[in-house]
Amino acid sequence: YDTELYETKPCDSNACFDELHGSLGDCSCNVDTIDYFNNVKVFPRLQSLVRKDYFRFYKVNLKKECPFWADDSKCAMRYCHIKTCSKESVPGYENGYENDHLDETPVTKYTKEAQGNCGTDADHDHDLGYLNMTISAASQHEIAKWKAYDDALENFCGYDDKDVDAEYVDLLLNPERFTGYKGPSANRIWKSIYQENCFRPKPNPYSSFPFVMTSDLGNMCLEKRVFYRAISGLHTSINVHLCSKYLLFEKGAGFTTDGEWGPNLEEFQRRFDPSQTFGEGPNWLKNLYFVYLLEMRALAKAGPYLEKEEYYTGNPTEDEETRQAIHNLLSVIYSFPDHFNESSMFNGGSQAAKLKVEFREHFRNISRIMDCVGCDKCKLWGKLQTQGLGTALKILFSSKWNSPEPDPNQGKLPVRHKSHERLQRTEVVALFNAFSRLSESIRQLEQFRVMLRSLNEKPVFLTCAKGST
Ligand SMILES: Cc1cc2nc3c(=O)[nH]c(=O)nc-3n(C[C@H](O)[C@H](O)[C@H](O)COP(=O)(O)OP(=O)(O)OC[C@H]3O[C@@H](n4cnc5c(N)ncnc54)[C@H](O)[C@@H]3O)c2cc1C
Repeated sequence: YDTELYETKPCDSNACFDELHGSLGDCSCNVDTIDYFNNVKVFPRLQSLVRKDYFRFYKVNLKKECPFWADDSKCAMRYCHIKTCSKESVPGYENGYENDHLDETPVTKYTKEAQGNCGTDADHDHDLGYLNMTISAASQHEIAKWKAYDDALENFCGYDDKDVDAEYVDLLLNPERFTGYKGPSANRIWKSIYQENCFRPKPNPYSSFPFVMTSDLGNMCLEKRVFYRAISGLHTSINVHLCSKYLLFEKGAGFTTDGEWGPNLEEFQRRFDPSQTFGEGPNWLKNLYFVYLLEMRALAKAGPYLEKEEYYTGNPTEDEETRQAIHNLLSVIYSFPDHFNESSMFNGGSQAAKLKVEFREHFRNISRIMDCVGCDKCKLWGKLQTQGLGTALKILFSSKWNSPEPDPNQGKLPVRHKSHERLQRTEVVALFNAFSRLSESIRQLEQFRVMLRSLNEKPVFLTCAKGST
Protein backbone atom coordinates (compact mmCIF):
# COMPACT_ATOMS: atom_id res chain seq x y z
CA TYR A 1 0.00 0.00 0.00
CA ASP A 2 1.00 3.60 -0.48
CA THR A 3 1.82 4.50 3.11
CA GLU A 4 2.35 8.19 2.32
CA LEU A 5 -1.25 8.47 1.28
CA TYR A 6 -2.59 7.26 4.58
CA GLU A 7 -0.15 8.89 6.99
CA THR A 8 -1.17 12.39 5.92
CA LYS A 9 -4.88 11.85 6.63
CA PRO A 10 -6.72 11.54 9.92
CA CYS A 11 -7.72 7.95 9.83
CA ASP A 12 -8.00 6.70 13.31
CA SER A 13 -11.09 4.61 13.64
CA ASN A 14 -12.77 1.49 12.44
CA ALA A 15 -16.05 3.37 12.34
CA CYS A 16 -17.04 2.07 8.90
CA PHE A 17 -16.96 -1.46 10.24
CA ASP A 18 -17.87 -1.09 13.92
CA GLU A 19 -21.57 -1.14 13.08
CA LEU A 20 -21.24 -3.66 10.27
CA HIS A 21 -22.16 -6.71 12.29
CA GLY A 22 -25.22 -8.66 13.30
CA SER A 23 -28.67 -8.60 11.80
CA LEU A 24 -29.19 -7.23 8.32
CA GLY A 25 -32.84 -6.37 8.80
CA ASP A 26 -35.76 -7.48 6.58
CA CYS A 27 -34.42 -11.05 6.66
CA SER A 28 -33.20 -13.59 9.16
CA CYS A 29 -29.62 -13.36 7.97
CA ASN A 30 -26.64 -11.56 9.46
CA VAL A 31 -23.61 -9.79 8.03
CA ASP A 32 -20.97 -12.06 9.50
CA THR A 33 -22.56 -15.21 8.06
CA ILE A 34 -22.58 -13.67 4.59
CA ASP A 35 -18.98 -12.45 4.93
CA TYR A 36 -17.70 -15.93 5.59
CA PHE A 37 -19.96 -17.66 3.08
CA ASN A 38 -19.14 -15.20 0.31
CA ASN A 39 -15.43 -14.75 0.86
CA VAL A 40 -14.63 -18.42 1.32
CA LYS A 41 -17.17 -20.24 -0.79
CA VAL A 42 -18.88 -18.04 -3.37
CA PHE A 43 -16.31 -15.45 -4.41
CA PRO A 44 -13.57 -17.83 -5.66
CA ARG A 45 -16.07 -19.87 -7.67
CA LEU A 46 -17.67 -16.81 -9.25
CA GLN A 47 -14.30 -15.32 -10.09
CA SER A 48 -13.41 -18.23 -12.31
CA LEU A 49 -16.93 -18.63 -13.70
CA VAL A 50 -17.17 -15.08 -15.07
CA ARG A 51 -13.88 -15.56 -16.93
CA LYS A 52 -15.52 -18.22 -19.09
CA ASP A 53 -16.33 -17.07 -22.63
CA TYR A 54 -20.07 -17.38 -22.09
CA PHE A 55 -19.96 -14.81 -19.29
CA ARG A 56 -17.05 -12.73 -20.49
CA PHE A 57 -18.79 -11.29 -23.54
CA TYR A 58 -21.84 -9.19 -22.75
CA LYS A 59 -24.24 -8.03 -25.44
CA VAL A 60 -25.37 -4.51 -24.70
CA ASN A 61 -26.73 -1.51 -26.51
CA LEU A 62 -24.63 1.47 -25.41
CA LYS A 63 -26.00 3.66 -28.17
CA LYS A 64 -29.49 4.15 -26.82
CA GLU A 65 -30.23 7.80 -26.41
CA CYS A 66 -31.04 9.28 -23.06
CA PRO A 67 -34.81 9.51 -22.87
CA PHE A 68 -34.99 12.01 -20.03
CA TRP A 69 -32.99 15.17 -20.49
CA ALA A 70 -33.03 15.69 -24.22
CA ASP A 71 -33.11 19.46 -23.77
CA ASP A 72 -29.59 19.54 -22.31
CA SER A 73 -28.22 16.28 -23.64
CA LYS A 74 -25.08 17.98 -24.96
CA CYS A 75 -24.27 19.02 -21.46
CA ALA A 76 -25.00 15.63 -19.90
CA MET A 77 -23.24 13.71 -22.64
CA ARG A 78 -20.30 16.01 -23.21
CA TYR A 79 -17.84 13.22 -23.90
CA CYS A 80 -20.23 10.64 -25.22
CA HIS A 81 -20.27 10.20 -28.97
CA ILE A 82 -24.00 9.79 -29.07
CA LYS A 83 -26.32 11.84 -31.24
CA THR A 84 -28.90 14.08 -29.61
CA CYS A 85 -32.27 12.54 -28.80
CA SER A 86 -34.87 12.28 -31.50
CA LYS A 87 -38.48 12.40 -30.40
CA GLU A 88 -39.07 8.95 -31.83
CA SER A 89 -36.42 7.42 -29.59
CA VAL A 90 -38.08 8.54 -26.36
CA PRO A 91 -39.90 5.53 -24.99
CA GLY A 92 -43.58 6.32 -24.74
CA TYR A 93 -43.92 5.12 -21.21
CA GLU A 94 -45.98 8.17 -20.14
CA ASN A 95 -49.15 6.15 -20.52
CA GLY A 96 -50.11 4.62 -17.26
CA TYR A 97 -47.08 5.96 -15.39
CA GLU A 98 -47.96 6.43 -11.76
CA ASN A 99 -46.17 8.35 -9.09
CA ASP A 100 -47.48 8.56 -5.57
CA HIS A 101 -45.58 11.52 -4.29
CA LEU A 102 -44.58 13.63 -7.26
CA ASP A 103 -46.77 15.73 -9.48
CA GLU A 104 -44.11 15.97 -12.17
CA THR A 105 -44.52 14.01 -15.35
CA PRO A 106 -41.67 11.64 -16.18
CA VAL A 107 -40.51 14.07 -18.84
CA THR A 108 -40.37 17.18 -16.67
CA LYS A 109 -39.05 15.66 -13.49
CA TYR A 110 -35.62 15.02 -15.01
CA THR A 111 -35.24 18.38 -16.75
CA LYS A 112 -32.32 20.66 -15.99
CA GLU A 113 -34.61 23.04 -14.12
CA ALA A 114 -35.89 20.25 -11.92
CA GLN A 115 -32.42 19.10 -11.02
CA GLY A 116 -30.03 22.02 -10.96
CA ASN A 117 -26.79 22.41 -12.86
CA CYS A 118 -25.46 19.71 -15.05
CA GLY A 119 -21.83 18.70 -15.25
CA THR A 120 -18.70 20.50 -16.30
CA ASP A 121 -15.66 19.24 -18.19
CA ALA A 122 -14.12 18.22 -14.89
CA ASP A 123 -16.88 15.67 -14.28
CA HIS A 124 -15.49 13.24 -16.83
CA ASP A 125 -12.13 11.76 -17.61
CA HIS A 126 -12.03 10.77 -21.25
CA ASP A 127 -9.13 8.33 -20.86
CA LEU A 128 -10.31 6.62 -17.71
CA GLY A 129 -13.87 6.23 -18.99
CA TYR A 130 -12.66 4.82 -22.33
CA LEU A 131 -14.34 1.60 -23.31
CA ASN A 132 -12.24 -0.94 -25.13
CA MET A 133 -14.51 -2.50 -27.76
CA THR A 134 -11.80 -4.79 -29.12
CA ILE A 135 -12.84 -8.36 -29.77
CA SER A 136 -10.21 -10.64 -31.25
CA ALA A 137 -10.78 -12.08 -34.73
CA ALA A 138 -11.05 -15.58 -33.25
CA SER A 139 -13.67 -14.42 -30.73
CA GLN A 140 -15.61 -12.59 -33.45
CA HIS A 141 -15.76 -15.79 -35.43
CA GLU A 142 -17.10 -17.70 -32.41
CA ILE A 143 -19.56 -14.97 -31.49
CA ALA A 144 -21.07 -15.06 -34.98
CA LYS A 145 -22.03 -18.67 -34.22
CA TRP A 146 -23.63 -17.64 -30.88
CA LYS A 147 -25.82 -15.17 -32.71
CA ALA A 148 -27.14 -17.83 -35.07
CA TYR A 149 -27.76 -20.13 -32.11
CA ASP A 150 -29.49 -17.43 -30.02
CA ASP A 151 -31.55 -16.14 -32.93
CA ALA A 152 -33.00 -19.57 -33.48
CA LEU A 153 -34.07 -19.71 -29.83
CA GLU A 154 -35.18 -16.11 -29.64
CA ASN A 155 -37.38 -16.44 -32.70
CA PHE A 156 -39.22 -19.05 -30.73
CA CYS A 157 -39.52 -16.72 -27.73
CA GLY A 158 -40.00 -13.46 -29.64
CA TYR A 159 -36.88 -11.51 -30.38
CA ASP A 160 -36.46 -8.06 -28.81
CA ASP A 161 -36.12 -5.73 -31.80
CA LYS A 162 -34.83 -2.95 -29.60
CA ASP A 163 -31.52 -4.76 -29.38
CA VAL A 164 -30.53 -4.32 -33.04
CA ASP A 165 -27.82 -1.85 -32.01
CA ALA A 166 -26.46 -4.15 -29.33
CA GLU A 167 -22.81 -5.20 -29.55
CA TYR A 168 -20.67 -7.65 -27.65
CA VAL A 169 -18.21 -6.11 -25.15
CA ASP A 170 -15.34 -8.03 -23.59
CA LEU A 171 -15.83 -7.44 -19.86
CA LEU A 172 -12.33 -8.59 -18.97
CA LEU A 173 -10.87 -5.81 -21.10
CA ASN A 174 -12.99 -3.24 -19.30
CA PRO A 175 -12.78 -3.82 -15.54
CA GLU A 176 -15.09 -1.83 -13.31
CA ARG A 177 -12.85 0.66 -11.52
CA PHE A 178 -12.28 4.35 -10.85
CA THR A 179 -13.11 6.41 -13.94
CA GLY A 180 -13.20 9.96 -12.60
CA TYR A 181 -16.93 10.27 -13.40
CA LYS A 182 -18.23 12.58 -10.68
CA GLY A 183 -19.80 15.94 -9.86
CA PRO A 184 -23.27 17.18 -10.82
CA SER A 185 -23.46 14.89 -13.86
CA ALA A 186 -22.95 11.66 -11.86
CA ASN A 187 -24.94 13.02 -8.91
CA ARG A 188 -27.86 13.74 -11.19
CA ILE A 189 -27.97 10.11 -12.30
CA TRP A 190 -28.05 8.90 -8.70
CA LYS A 191 -30.60 11.57 -7.78
CA SER A 192 -32.84 10.47 -10.66
CA ILE A 193 -32.45 6.84 -9.68
CA TYR A 194 -33.47 7.60 -6.09
CA GLN A 195 -36.30 9.74 -7.42
CA GLU A 196 -37.62 6.57 -9.03
CA ASN A 197 -37.73 5.26 -5.51
CA CYS A 198 -40.72 7.52 -5.13
CA PHE A 199 -41.67 5.16 -2.37
CA ARG A 200 -40.39 7.58 0.23
CA PRO A 201 -41.22 7.76 3.92
CA LYS A 202 -43.88 10.11 5.24
CA PRO A 203 -43.75 12.71 6.69
CA ASN A 204 -40.89 14.69 5.14
CA PRO A 205 -40.23 12.34 2.25
CA TYR A 206 -37.41 14.47 0.86
CA SER A 207 -35.72 15.70 4.04
CA SER A 208 -32.58 13.64 3.40
CA PHE A 209 -32.86 13.24 -0.39
CA PRO A 210 -31.40 11.39 -2.24
CA PHE A 211 -30.97 8.82 0.51
CA VAL A 212 -33.54 7.76 3.12
CA MET A 213 -32.41 8.00 6.73
CA THR A 214 -32.30 4.49 8.14
CA SER A 215 -34.36 5.69 11.09
CA ASP A 216 -37.16 6.49 8.58
CA LEU A 217 -37.05 3.15 6.78
CA GLY A 218 -39.35 1.68 9.44
CA ASN A 219 -42.08 4.06 8.21
CA MET A 220 -42.10 2.29 4.86
CA CYS A 221 -43.62 -1.10 4.15
CA LEU A 222 -41.36 -4.07 3.46
CA GLU A 223 -41.70 -3.91 -0.35
CA LYS A 224 -40.72 -0.22 -0.48
CA ARG A 225 -37.80 -0.79 1.85
CA VAL A 226 -36.59 -3.66 -0.29
CA PHE A 227 -36.69 -1.45 -3.38
CA TYR A 228 -34.72 1.34 -1.71
CA ARG A 229 -32.19 -1.01 -0.12
CA ALA A 230 -31.58 -2.82 -3.40
CA ILE A 231 -30.74 0.45 -5.18
CA SER A 232 -28.65 1.71 -2.30
CA GLY A 233 -26.79 -1.62 -2.21
CA LEU A 234 -26.02 -1.36 -5.91
CA HIS A 235 -24.78 2.22 -5.38
CA THR A 236 -22.56 0.96 -2.55
CA SER A 237 -21.13 -1.78 -4.72
CA ILE A 238 -20.21 0.62 -7.54
CA ASN A 239 -18.56 3.00 -5.09
CA VAL A 240 -16.67 0.23 -3.28
CA HIS A 241 -15.26 -0.91 -6.62
CA LEU A 242 -14.01 2.56 -7.50
CA CYS A 243 -12.37 2.90 -4.05
CA SER A 244 -10.80 -0.52 -4.36
CA LYS A 245 -9.46 -0.09 -7.88
CA TYR A 246 -8.48 3.54 -7.62
CA LEU A 247 -5.91 5.32 -9.77
CA LEU A 248 -3.17 5.84 -7.18
CA PHE A 249 -0.58 7.14 -9.67
CA GLU A 250 -1.23 8.49 -13.15
CA LYS A 251 0.40 6.66 -16.04
CA GLY A 252 3.86 7.95 -16.77
CA ALA A 253 4.29 9.09 -13.18
CA GLY A 254 5.79 5.79 -12.13
CA PHE A 255 7.04 2.59 -13.61
CA THR A 256 3.88 1.29 -15.24
CA THR A 257 2.29 2.26 -18.53
CA ASP A 258 -1.26 1.88 -17.23
CA GLY A 259 -0.75 3.87 -14.03
CA GLU A 260 -0.80 2.35 -10.56
CA TRP A 261 -4.18 0.99 -9.44
CA GLY A 262 -5.13 -0.15 -5.95
CA PRO A 263 -7.25 0.43 -2.86
CA ASN A 264 -7.70 3.98 -1.61
CA LEU A 265 -8.63 3.86 2.05
CA GLU A 266 -9.11 7.60 2.35
CA GLU A 267 -11.68 7.56 -0.47
CA PHE A 268 -13.42 4.59 1.14
CA GLN A 269 -13.67 6.41 4.47
CA ARG A 270 -14.94 9.58 2.83
CA ARG A 271 -17.79 7.56 1.35
CA PHE A 272 -18.68 5.27 4.21
CA ASP A 273 -17.42 6.63 7.53
CA PRO A 274 -20.45 7.54 9.68
CA SER A 275 -18.87 10.91 10.54
CA GLN A 276 -18.91 11.87 6.85
CA THR A 277 -22.25 10.36 5.84
CA PHE A 278 -24.76 11.54 8.46
CA GLY A 279 -24.20 8.20 10.16
CA GLU A 280 -25.49 6.33 7.09
CA GLY A 281 -22.25 4.82 5.68
CA PRO A 282 -22.44 1.53 7.61
CA ASN A 283 -26.10 1.18 6.61
CA TRP A 284 -25.20 1.70 2.98
CA LEU A 285 -22.66 -1.09 3.40
CA LYS A 286 -25.38 -3.26 4.93
CA ASN A 287 -27.52 -2.58 1.87
CA LEU A 288 -24.76 -4.14 -0.22
CA TYR A 289 -25.20 -7.36 1.77
CA PHE A 290 -28.94 -7.04 1.37
CA VAL A 291 -28.92 -6.80 -2.42
CA TYR A 292 -26.40 -9.66 -2.45
CA LEU A 293 -28.94 -11.77 -0.55
CA LEU A 294 -31.70 -10.88 -3.01
CA GLU A 295 -29.63 -11.90 -6.03
CA MET A 296 -28.37 -15.05 -4.34
CA ARG A 297 -31.94 -16.08 -3.56
CA ALA A 298 -32.92 -15.52 -7.20
CA LEU A 299 -30.07 -17.78 -8.30
CA ALA A 300 -31.20 -20.45 -5.85
CA LYS A 301 -34.82 -20.18 -6.95
CA ALA A 302 -33.99 -20.40 -10.65
CA GLY A 303 -31.16 -22.87 -9.99
CA PRO A 304 -32.75 -26.00 -11.45
CA TYR A 305 -33.55 -24.03 -14.60
CA LEU A 306 -30.07 -22.49 -14.77
CA GLU A 307 -28.49 -25.92 -14.37
CA LYS A 308 -30.26 -27.01 -17.54
CA GLU A 309 -29.00 -24.11 -19.67
CA GLU A 310 -26.67 -25.01 -22.54
CA TYR A 311 -24.13 -22.17 -22.00
CA TYR A 312 -23.45 -22.47 -25.70
CA THR A 313 -20.27 -20.96 -27.10
CA GLY A 314 -19.56 -23.53 -29.79
CA ASN A 315 -16.63 -25.04 -27.92
CA PRO A 316 -17.88 -28.31 -26.37
CA THR A 317 -15.05 -28.57 -23.83
CA GLU A 318 -15.47 -25.01 -22.62
CA ASP A 319 -19.27 -25.38 -22.53
CA GLU A 320 -19.03 -28.53 -20.43
CA GLU A 321 -16.62 -26.79 -18.02
CA THR A 322 -19.05 -23.88 -17.72
CA ARG A 323 -21.95 -26.22 -16.95
CA GLN A 324 -19.85 -27.97 -14.30
CA ALA A 325 -18.84 -24.65 -12.76
CA ILE A 326 -22.50 -23.53 -12.68
CA HIS A 327 -23.54 -26.78 -11.08
CA ASN A 328 -20.79 -26.46 -8.48
CA LEU A 329 -21.62 -22.82 -7.66
CA LEU A 330 -25.34 -23.50 -7.40
CA SER A 331 -24.82 -26.46 -5.09
CA VAL A 332 -22.92 -24.12 -2.76
CA ILE A 333 -25.67 -21.48 -3.04
CA TYR A 334 -28.36 -24.07 -2.23
CA SER A 335 -26.50 -24.85 0.97
CA PHE A 336 -26.80 -21.28 2.30
CA PRO A 337 -28.90 -21.59 5.45
CA ASP A 338 -30.62 -18.18 5.53
CA HIS A 339 -31.95 -17.34 2.10
CA PHE A 340 -34.10 -14.23 1.64
CA ASN A 341 -37.77 -15.13 1.86
CA GLU A 342 -39.58 -13.33 -0.93
CA SER A 343 -42.84 -15.09 -0.19
CA SER A 344 -43.55 -12.53 2.55
CA MET A 345 -43.76 -9.77 -0.07
CA PHE A 346 -46.69 -8.56 -2.16
CA ASN A 347 -49.28 -10.46 -0.18
CA GLY A 348 -52.25 -8.17 0.21
CA GLY A 349 -54.82 -8.53 -2.53
CA SER A 350 -55.35 -5.78 -5.07
CA GLN A 351 -53.24 -3.20 -3.21
CA ALA A 352 -50.27 -5.58 -3.30
CA ALA A 353 -50.82 -6.31 -6.97
CA LYS A 354 -50.83 -2.56 -7.71
CA LEU A 355 -47.66 -2.11 -5.69
CA LYS A 356 -45.99 -4.87 -7.67
CA VAL A 357 -46.82 -3.13 -10.95
CA GLU A 358 -45.35 0.14 -9.59
CA PHE A 359 -42.27 -1.68 -8.34
CA ARG A 360 -41.70 -3.06 -11.83
CA GLU A 361 -42.37 0.24 -13.61
CA HIS A 362 -40.01 2.17 -11.37
CA PHE A 363 -37.29 -0.39 -11.83
CA ARG A 364 -37.73 -0.19 -15.60
CA ASN A 365 -37.26 3.55 -15.40
CA ILE A 366 -34.02 3.03 -13.52
CA SER A 367 -32.71 0.89 -16.34
CA ARG A 368 -33.65 3.68 -18.78
CA ILE A 369 -31.78 6.23 -16.68
CA MET A 370 -28.64 4.15 -17.29
CA ASP A 371 -28.75 5.32 -20.91
CA CYS A 372 -28.04 8.82 -19.59
CA VAL A 373 -24.80 7.92 -17.82
CA GLY A 374 -22.10 10.19 -19.25
CA CYS A 375 -19.14 7.79 -19.10
CA ASP A 376 -19.11 4.72 -21.33
CA LYS A 377 -17.40 2.36 -18.91
CA CYS A 378 -19.73 3.37 -16.06
CA LYS A 379 -22.68 2.95 -18.41
CA LEU A 380 -21.56 -0.55 -19.39
CA TRP A 381 -21.33 -1.74 -15.79
CA GLY A 382 -24.37 0.26 -14.72
CA LYS A 383 -26.47 -1.36 -17.44
CA LEU A 384 -25.12 -4.82 -16.72
CA GLN A 385 -25.80 -4.53 -12.99
CA THR A 386 -29.30 -3.12 -13.38
CA GLN A 387 -30.13 -5.81 -15.93
CA GLY A 388 -28.77 -8.43 -13.52
CA LEU A 389 -30.78 -7.03 -10.62
CA GLY A 390 -33.86 -6.69 -12.84
CA THR A 391 -33.54 -10.33 -13.85
CA ALA A 392 -33.23 -11.34 -10.20
CA LEU A 393 -36.34 -9.31 -9.29
CA LYS A 394 -38.23 -10.91 -12.18
CA ILE A 395 -37.31 -14.37 -10.92
CA LEU A 396 -38.29 -13.45 -7.37
CA PHE A 397 -41.49 -11.53 -7.98
CA SER A 398 -42.93 -12.20 -11.40
CA SER A 399 -45.92 -14.51 -11.12
CA LYS A 400 -44.57 -16.35 -14.16
CA TRP A 401 -41.66 -17.49 -12.03
CA ASN A 402 -43.70 -18.55 -9.03
CA SER A 403 -44.07 -22.21 -8.31
CA PRO A 404 -47.71 -23.27 -8.32
CA GLU A 405 -46.93 -25.66 -5.50
CA PRO A 406 -46.16 -24.43 -1.97
CA ASP A 407 -42.42 -24.62 -1.50
CA PRO A 408 -41.70 -28.37 -1.44
CA ASN A 409 -38.01 -27.97 -2.18
CA GLN A 410 -36.67 -24.90 -0.35
CA GLY A 411 -38.45 -22.64 -2.83
CA LYS A 412 -36.49 -23.93 -5.80
CA LEU A 413 -38.46 -23.98 -9.02
CA PRO A 414 -39.01 -27.31 -10.70
CA VAL A 415 -36.75 -27.78 -13.72
CA ARG A 416 -39.61 -28.03 -16.14
CA HIS A 417 -41.76 -25.32 -14.71
CA LYS A 418 -44.50 -24.77 -17.27
CA SER A 419 -45.16 -21.11 -16.87
CA HIS A 420 -41.81 -19.37 -16.60
CA GLU A 421 -40.21 -17.84 -19.63
CA ARG A 422 -36.84 -18.63 -20.98
CA LEU A 423 -34.13 -16.20 -19.89
CA GLN A 424 -32.22 -14.58 -22.72
CA ARG A 425 -28.46 -15.01 -22.93
CA THR A 426 -27.85 -11.38 -21.92
CA GLU A 427 -30.05 -11.85 -18.86
CA VAL A 428 -28.16 -14.94 -17.73
CA VAL A 429 -24.81 -13.24 -18.37
CA ALA A 430 -25.96 -10.10 -16.52
CA LEU A 431 -27.40 -12.08 -13.60
CA PHE A 432 -24.17 -13.95 -12.85
CA ASN A 433 -21.89 -11.00 -13.57
CA ALA A 434 -23.99 -8.65 -11.40
CA PHE A 435 -23.86 -11.15 -8.56
CA SER A 436 -20.13 -11.46 -9.10
CA ARG A 437 -19.75 -7.65 -8.77
CA LEU A 438 -21.56 -7.73 -5.41
CA SER A 439 -19.54 -10.72 -4.30
CA GLU A 440 -16.30 -8.95 -5.17
CA SER A 441 -17.41 -5.80 -3.32
CA ILE A 442 -18.03 -7.80 -0.17
CA ARG A 443 -14.64 -9.43 -0.59
CA GLN A 444 -13.04 -6.00 -1.02
CA LEU A 445 -14.53 -4.82 2.27
CA GLU A 446 -12.31 -7.40 3.93
CA GLN A 447 -9.31 -5.74 2.34
CA PHE A 448 -10.34 -2.32 3.73
CA ARG A 449 -10.97 -3.89 7.14
CA VAL A 450 -7.42 -5.24 7.19
CA MET A 451 -5.99 -1.91 6.03
CA LEU A 452 -7.82 -0.03 8.77
CA ARG A 453 -6.68 -2.52 11.38
CA SER A 454 -3.05 -2.22 10.37
CA LEU A 455 -3.39 1.55 10.18
CA ASN A 456 -4.73 1.70 13.71
CA GLU A 457 -1.71 -0.26 14.88
CA LYS A 458 0.68 1.91 12.92
CA PRO A 459 1.08 5.00 15.18
CA VAL A 460 2.40 2.75 17.94
CA PHE A 461 4.92 1.28 15.55
CA LEU A 462 5.95 4.69 14.17
CA THR A 463 6.41 6.24 17.61
CA CYS A 464 8.60 3.35 18.66
CA ALA A 465 10.63 3.50 15.50
CA LYS A 466 11.17 7.24 15.62
CA GLY A 467 11.82 7.41 19.37
CA SER A 468 14.04 4.37 19.60
CA THR A 469 17.78 4.76 20.00
C1 LIG B 1 -24.59 4.13 -12.93
C2 LIG B 1 -23.31 4.72 -12.42
C3 LIG B 1 -22.15 4.00 -12.56
C4 LIG B 1 -20.95 4.54 -12.12
N1 LIG B 1 -19.80 3.81 -12.29
C5 LIG B 1 -18.63 4.35 -11.90
C6 LIG B 1 -17.41 3.64 -12.12
O1 LIG B 1 -17.39 2.53 -12.68
N2 LIG B 1 -16.25 4.23 -11.72
C7 LIG B 1 -16.23 5.48 -11.12
O2 LIG B 1 -15.16 5.97 -10.78
N3 LIG B 1 -17.38 6.15 -10.89
C8 LIG B 1 -18.56 5.64 -11.27
N4 LIG B 1 -19.70 6.33 -11.05
C9 LIG B 1 -19.66 7.59 -10.29
C10 LIG B 1 -19.77 7.34 -8.76
O3 LIG B 1 -20.80 6.42 -8.45
C11 LIG B 1 -20.05 8.64 -7.99
O4 LIG B 1 -21.23 9.22 -8.49
C12 LIG B 1 -18.92 9.64 -8.10
O5 LIG B 1 -17.72 9.08 -7.67
C13 LIG B 1 -19.22 10.90 -7.25
O6 LIG B 1 -19.37 10.52 -5.89
P1 LIG B 1 -20.02 11.43 -4.80
O7 LIG B 1 -19.14 11.44 -3.59
O8 LIG B 1 -20.38 12.77 -5.36
O9 LIG B 1 -21.37 10.68 -4.34
P2 LIG B 1 -22.31 9.76 -5.21
O10 LIG B 1 -21.85 8.36 -5.16
O11 LIG B 1 -22.51 10.38 -6.55
O12 LIG B 1 -23.69 9.81 -4.37
C14 LIG B 1 -24.56 10.96 -4.37
C15 LIG B 1 -25.22 11.06 -3.00
O13 LIG B 1 -25.97 9.87 -2.75
C16 LIG B 1 -25.88 9.51 -1.35
N5 LIG B 1 -25.33 8.15 -1.29
C17 LIG B 1 -24.05 7.74 -1.53
N6 LIG B 1 -23.96 6.42 -1.43
C18 LIG B 1 -25.19 5.96 -1.12
C19 LIG B 1 -25.73 4.67 -0.90
N7 LIG B 1 -24.99 3.57 -1.01
N8 LIG B 1 -27.04 4.58 -0.57
C20 LIG B 1 -27.82 5.68 -0.48
N9 LIG B 1 -27.37 6.93 -0.70
C21 LIG B 1 -26.07 7.07 -1.02
C22 LIG B 1 -25.01 10.56 -0.70
O14 LIG B 1 -25.88 11.54 -0.15
C23 LIG B 1 -24.21 11.12 -1.85
O15 LIG B 1 -23.83 12.45 -1.60
C24 LIG B 1 -20.91 5.82 -11.50
C25 LIG B 1 -22.11 6.55 -11.37
C26 LIG B 1 -23.29 6.01 -11.83
C27 LIG B 1 -24.55 6.82 -11.69
